[in-house]
Amino acid sequence: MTALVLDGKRCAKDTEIRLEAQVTELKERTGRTPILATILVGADPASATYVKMKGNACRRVGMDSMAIELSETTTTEQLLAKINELNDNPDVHGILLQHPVPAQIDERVCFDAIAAHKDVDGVTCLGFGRMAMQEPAYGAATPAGIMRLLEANDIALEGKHVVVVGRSPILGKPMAMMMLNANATVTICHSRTQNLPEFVKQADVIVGAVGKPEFIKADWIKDGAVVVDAGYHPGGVGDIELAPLVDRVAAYTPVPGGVGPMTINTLILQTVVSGLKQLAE
Ligand SMILES: NC(=O)C1=CN([C@@H]2O[C@H](COP(=O)(O)OP(=O)(O)OC[C@H]3O[C@@H](n4cnc5c(N)ncnc54)[C@H](OP(=O)(O)O)[C@@H]3O)[C@@H](O)[C@H]2O)C=CC1
Ligand SMILES: Nc1nc(=O)c2c([nH]1)NC[C@@H]1CN(c3ccc(C(=O)N[C@@H](CCC(=O)O)C(=O)O)cc3)C=[N+]21
Repeated sequence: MTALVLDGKRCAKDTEIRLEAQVTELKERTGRTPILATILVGADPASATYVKMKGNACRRVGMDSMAIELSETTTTEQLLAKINELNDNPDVHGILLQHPVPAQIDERVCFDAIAAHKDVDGVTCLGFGRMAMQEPAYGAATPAGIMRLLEANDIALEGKHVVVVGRSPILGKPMAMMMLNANATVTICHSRTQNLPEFVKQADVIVGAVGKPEFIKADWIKDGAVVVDAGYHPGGVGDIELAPLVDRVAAYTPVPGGVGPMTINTLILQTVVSGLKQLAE
């Protein structure tokens, strides 16, 4: 069996062409362009790279970004003050607070300070709850990007058994809720799950969001499954042992070039939508 490659890089590129046209039209009509504010706290090099990639993606579609860098010793109060300033700034249409923040900061409180209409990365409790209830909301960027990639490739989810390994606030948990809303039967596994391989063996669609390189073994995954690997580690490996799977699964996301580009693309897409809404008012 030749597996379908779920090419996130390609899907993101195609979407960017459409977004660029929308941004150009908006600029011509209003003389203004959507702006994404990115906040990086501390100097973790990997986080800095991701934030830079997000700014670059803004530029590729003709949008602006505002890069805010705060020191490693920033307090919750200082970060909240910055977020509130961005909430009140009418030139800013989306806010991204890069996770993780240094340990002294209450990340949840800071995420939840982001105004709902600027929460284009889908990190607030309000956004999560609205998404879960199928009310209008910006989805968490990584799981929403995965849903878009599956949709673009006509992967059916209704009635399928989706096993999500991981339950983090911006990845595993919203992923499970989006799959449920797509009428899948959902199992969520985590660090306390007993007999993880037994659950993974039942998956029609397996989503790896564990944060450990090649933690999910190829021989746990059944023939013909759809494999979605959200993990990303140095050396270009994900959370799933992928190499032995490529000729016996139905479809898989490559690492790199699968989920990663869709995360950034979804953030950009949601910023354009937010900009269109706010600038049309
Ligand atoms: N490509 C992209 O755009 C993005 C990629 N990522 C990648 O996705 C991965 C996950 O990220 P994130 O969700 O933020 O990570 P977290 O560390 O926040 O969450 C990891 C999850 O995996 C679970 N877990 C840990 N160990 C085990 C185990 N032994 N068995 C079963 N479950 C386990 C944890 O369970 P518990 O809750 O019980 O602790 C937790 O729910 C990482 O590789 C990260 O780099 C993340 C964001 C975006
Ligand atoms: N608030 C918040 N939102 C996030 O969405 C968020 C975050 N914090 N913190 C960190 C993680 C990580 N993340 C990635 C985004 C893109 C790639 C990506 O595009 N990767 C490329 C490869 C990049 C490379 O070559 O290094 C790929 O998979 O093809 C990876 C990882 C978003 N995250």
